Amino acid sequence: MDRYGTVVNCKGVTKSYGTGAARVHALRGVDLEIRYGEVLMLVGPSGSGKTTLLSLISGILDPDDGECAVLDHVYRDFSATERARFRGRAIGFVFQAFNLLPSLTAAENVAVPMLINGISRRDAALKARRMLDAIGLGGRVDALPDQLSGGEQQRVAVARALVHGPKILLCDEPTSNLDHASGDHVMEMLRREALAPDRAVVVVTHDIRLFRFADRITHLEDGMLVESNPGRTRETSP
Ligand SMILES: Nc1ncnc2c1ncn2[C@@H]1O[C@H](COP(=O)(O)OP(=O)(O)OP(=O)(O)O)[C@@H](O)[C@H]1O
Repeated sequence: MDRYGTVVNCKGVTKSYGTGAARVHALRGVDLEIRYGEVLMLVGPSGSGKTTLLSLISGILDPDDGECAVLDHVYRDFSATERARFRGRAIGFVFQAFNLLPSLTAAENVAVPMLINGISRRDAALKARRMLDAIGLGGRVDALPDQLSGGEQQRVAVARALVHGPKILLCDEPTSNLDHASGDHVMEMLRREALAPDRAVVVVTHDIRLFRFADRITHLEDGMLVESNPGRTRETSP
């Protein structure tokens, strides 16, 4: 892997839903390369195909045509079990609704992906606490999600997405349930904790205020990539 090598390479990807008159062409031939060490923002109006593209990259959906190579693997070469295992190891997800388990503490929530990946309970608990410490929530490890602010919950969700060392972090509107300051805090944390030379971060957003956290901004419109701009430069980091 070289620092600016390709982590995801989608070529000629199309995807539609439904049939006949009800058919919706969600993606109409998308080429997209995502490189190691970058925060790529995927923006576009509602219904432009952003979530569909994330679902193809994570192998939750299959394209009708074209393919996405992820870490040099193509999902159609995998069985369903291999696909789920690969996704579990290689990809971390952050959603707008946080998706924390309400009856588990912050540390227990962060430990979940490690337990799924076969790490012992003791090691998972230790690592989860370390991760929460690193993101400034060391004092809140035993709090339940409803005892945390929205921004804190999303930081726990980011910690959970990162703790098993995925190469790709996919974030779908990670700040849309947060006020401006908490959203900035989460984005700062994503840049600081998530971005590494051997990892890429993809953020779907509608929020132009987040553009300054991007290395590259790609615009989707009506299922097609219409534009790709450089985002911030590394020298002018927020
Ligand atoms: N399961 C589905 N069945 C039918 N149509 C779907 C399905 N999922 C998405 N679509 C349609 O595909 C198109 C692209 O949807 P997608 O969710 O990828 O867009 P999006 O850019 O993520 O939108 P938003 O910003 O509102 O989340 C839309 O027209 C949507 O209505």
